[in-house]
Amino acid sequence: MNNDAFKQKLDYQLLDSLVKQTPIVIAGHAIVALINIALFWNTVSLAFVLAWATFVLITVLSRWAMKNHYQTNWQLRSPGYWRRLFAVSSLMLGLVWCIWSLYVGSAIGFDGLGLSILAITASGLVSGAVASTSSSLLSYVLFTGPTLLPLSVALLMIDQTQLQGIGALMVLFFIITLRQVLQIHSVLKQSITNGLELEEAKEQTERLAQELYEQSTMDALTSVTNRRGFDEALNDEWQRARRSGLPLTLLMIDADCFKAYNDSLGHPAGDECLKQLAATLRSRIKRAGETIARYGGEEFAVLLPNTTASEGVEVAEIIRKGVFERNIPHPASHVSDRVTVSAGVHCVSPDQMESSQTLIELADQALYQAKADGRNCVRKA
Ligand SMILES: Nc1nc2c(ncn2[C@@H]2O[C@H](COP(=O)(O)OP(=O)(O)OP(=O)(O)O)[C@@H](O)[C@H]2O)c(=O)[nH]1
Repeated sequence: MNNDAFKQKLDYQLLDSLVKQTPIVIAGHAIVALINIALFWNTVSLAFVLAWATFVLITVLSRWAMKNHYQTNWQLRSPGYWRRLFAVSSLMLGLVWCIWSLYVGSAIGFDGLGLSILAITASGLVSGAVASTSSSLLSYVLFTGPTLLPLSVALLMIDQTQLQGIGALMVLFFIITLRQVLQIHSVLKQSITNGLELEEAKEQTERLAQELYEQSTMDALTSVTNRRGFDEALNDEWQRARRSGLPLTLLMIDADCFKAYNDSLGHPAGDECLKQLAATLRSRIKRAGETIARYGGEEFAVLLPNTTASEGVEVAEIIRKGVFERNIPHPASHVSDRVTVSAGVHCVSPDQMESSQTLIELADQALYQAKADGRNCVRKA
């Protein structure tokens, strides 16, 4: 994973942890709002309470809508977009409490007890925000700033030492929590980074294991499955056919007069010819689950799940014709002027289950029959 992709994943995970806090944020604000309304019911006008409660409702509902929007469309926008969106929501929540404390504070004539309740309310909300918004520093600052600071300034401006002390303590509290949030944010980032690195290392290991497995089951010359891979595929498909009751067909395909080909054109040309035969097989066998393997020397095996004997013969014919049409010159063949193949086909049906070894033996026998019948032909067991 490159650096940008890594950073983007990290950003999305930070956003995830911010969004996960939405229910508790909404519940916390709603409860504290109700408590405050109850506490100051006789102090503030009904019109203000209604207007403020409407603002609270709009703010929490829009936060909920943002959460749903993020959860369904997160991939469509950059992390920066979502961060800004949630920051706006945090600012709105901050303004909810800024408006409340300043209005209520002035309505009660900045009375000591009332202001203390407002200060405790604001500090409590800020403490909650340490946990719920530490994954986004911007959201934290935009919420806690308006919630704490205007009230602190208002307290500092009152000519009463006790209230000024509370105001100063609130500013100190803001600074302490900010420091705390910075620490939590960095721990959170580090733990997400560790998780992502671990995930990447796991993916790399799995990729490597898969590559090694593919290499260990692939024939180096022709790039089709090797004998080991074929044995595994046969075992798997055999079990599958047994369970599903569907027919399993094996084609054994062998180059004709290949010794003569090598003898006349040389071993490297023989290798090249085997590559071309494998390419012909690959171009004809494309269904998922079908296996093309180099069974040994110049012999290939094709395993066709869910294929009847007559369908297998058709496929073998297509391959035989494909090789013929490839028109690879064979100056020493007594069959044709070009390279040809012979094929043996055998199909097992679930109601007459033989062993997988018998499947190979019978397909091989059919191949010998094709050779005996003059080569360049297909025979069924
Ligand atoms: N170039 C090359 N030749 C191979 C390879 N593997 C096996 N052979 C050759 O394939 C030839 C197979 O010969 P035979 O088994 O006698 O079969 P054939 O000459 O094709 O005769 P029929 O199958 O009866 O038509 C041998 O000469 C092997 O050396 C390989 O990887 N590369």
